[in-house]
Amino acid sequence: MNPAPLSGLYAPSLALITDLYQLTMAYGYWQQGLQDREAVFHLYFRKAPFQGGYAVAAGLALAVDWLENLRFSDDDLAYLGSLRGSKGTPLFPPDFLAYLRDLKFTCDVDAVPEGTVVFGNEPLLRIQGPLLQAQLLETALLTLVNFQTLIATKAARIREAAGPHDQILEFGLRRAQGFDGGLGASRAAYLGGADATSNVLAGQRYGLPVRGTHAHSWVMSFADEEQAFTAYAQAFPDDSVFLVDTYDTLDGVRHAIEVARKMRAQGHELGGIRLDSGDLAYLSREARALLDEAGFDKVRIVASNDLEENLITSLKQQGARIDTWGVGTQLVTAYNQAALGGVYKLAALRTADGTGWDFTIKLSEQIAKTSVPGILQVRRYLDEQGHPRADMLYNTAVPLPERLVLVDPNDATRRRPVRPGAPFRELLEPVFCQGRRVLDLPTLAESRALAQREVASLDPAVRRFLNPHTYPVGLELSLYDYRTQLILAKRPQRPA
Ligand SMILES: Nc1ncnc2c1ncn2[C@@H]1O[C@H](COP(=O)(O)OP(=O)(O)OP(=O)(O)O)[C@@H](O)[C@H]1O
Ligand SMILES: O=P(O)(O)OC[C@H]1O[C@H](OP(=O)(O)OP(=O)(O)O)[C@H](O)[C@@H]1O
Ligand SMILES: O=C(O)c1cccnc1
Ligand SMILES: [Mg+2]
Repeated sequence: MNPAPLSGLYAPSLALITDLYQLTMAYGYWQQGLQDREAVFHLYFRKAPFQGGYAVAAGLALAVDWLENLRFSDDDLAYLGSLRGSKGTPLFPPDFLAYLRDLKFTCDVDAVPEGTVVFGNEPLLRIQGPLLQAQLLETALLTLVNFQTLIATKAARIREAAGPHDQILEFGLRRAQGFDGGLGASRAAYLGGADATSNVLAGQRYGLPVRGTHAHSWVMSFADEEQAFTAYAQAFPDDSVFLVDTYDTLDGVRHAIEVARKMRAQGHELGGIRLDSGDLAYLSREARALLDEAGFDKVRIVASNDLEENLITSLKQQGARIDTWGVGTQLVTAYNQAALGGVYKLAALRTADGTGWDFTIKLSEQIAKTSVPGILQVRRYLDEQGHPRADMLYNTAVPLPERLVLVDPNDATRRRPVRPGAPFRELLEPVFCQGRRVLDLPTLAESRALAQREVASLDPAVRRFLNPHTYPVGLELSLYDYRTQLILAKRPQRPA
């Protein structure tokens, strides 16, 4: 048995986690002798999720793990060999399956580190290598990066609402899109800013802190609340959080205080109480007053019940005294945006003689959906404090002009010259070089810390939830001009 892959629950081989068309194209390329033509693809999304101003890049470590374990097992090949076309003939001939069996991953992969703040049209991943291989990766890379980035971004927004000092507990497994959805969501939620998860498998697999309280059924299993709390405190004398709203919330708080007094007499402190219904602003204020009056000002107040970033913001504005937010459904399902629309587009192909590049473009009726040709890098310009000011996409395969100008790809009249000598950093870093890993990945906790620094470095206007300011992402002028020429060359010029 292979070690359990980071990226999936079920299969010992995950080579078939793909859309059929990746394999039919692979066969076609192989048949045409195009399998080794060098190609460059970019993985990017066009619009930040949740009508927000940014996204937190996530999923790279899962993608690396998937890539490192990528091979077609005998079972995979037998299954592919069993597939038939409409005339009943095999879809894939044995010599192609033999080619897949011996296929070695030899691509270059450059990627934006997990936790980095990213914007529309910026490549999160750049894959350069043999056409057949680079194409084959599309679906799995999108599956991993889209969902991880979506949930990490949702968690970052919840962190924004909760503020830097409150705790955020992710409680969503029961509402997740299946086991793997729950597992991945717990990982991404932590990366984006949650402090812990109730999901025990995610704790084991990703080393996340696991936390929790107890359910209403615990209280209902005893004659009364005091007995229930006393029994829980016996089991966990230093790790108890009592759910106080089974019958009457404020009576529940009084019962919790009674038990907390007895615990204190025995040298133990109650950790917290949890509110799971009713007016959370009012009840948390009342509960805080009762607890403080009784000398329990360190007892935390956890709230849960369909929480999300706007509700948390509102509760704070109402003076709620909640310091720990249990967030489930809305976080792990990215409730108000079902998916991030990340795409994977071909941007360069080696010329047939192998010496130069053909830069490629996908046209669209909407200019915003037209792809960007080239072998792209993202350069992030910083102000004196090191805060991001503007990002520039440029083609690394052609020399950069002396004077740099950023052009808004959706409105060419919006341009910004780059101040000479302006500090910058480049977002894509080498992860694989010809199939060999060249980067040690940070730990998840390090990526989480990066995400917090990254979001904090953004202008609050870009971070706000309602109509956020658009962070400037421009094409370097010569790339913009080249792309315009390519659009004109590819688009049929019909007479009026
Ligand atoms: N002060 C508040 N301001 C705005 N929304 C609140 C406030 N207090 C609670 N809420 C939210 O209002 C919604 C109330 O939902 P609902 O009516 O289902 O809860 P409930 O009846 O209190 O709880 P339950 O059905 O679990 O007993 C929840 O999403 C909750 O988070
Ligand atoms: O509300 P979420 O953000 O999804 O957080 C998780 C929810 O799961 C639990 O109860 P559950 O919803 O199962 O039962 P309930 O009807 O008593 O709330 C918990 O008490 C929270 O309410
Ligand atoms: O530990 C908790 O309080 C918890 C866990 C999962 C879902 N709701 C609450
Ligand atoms: Mg509920």
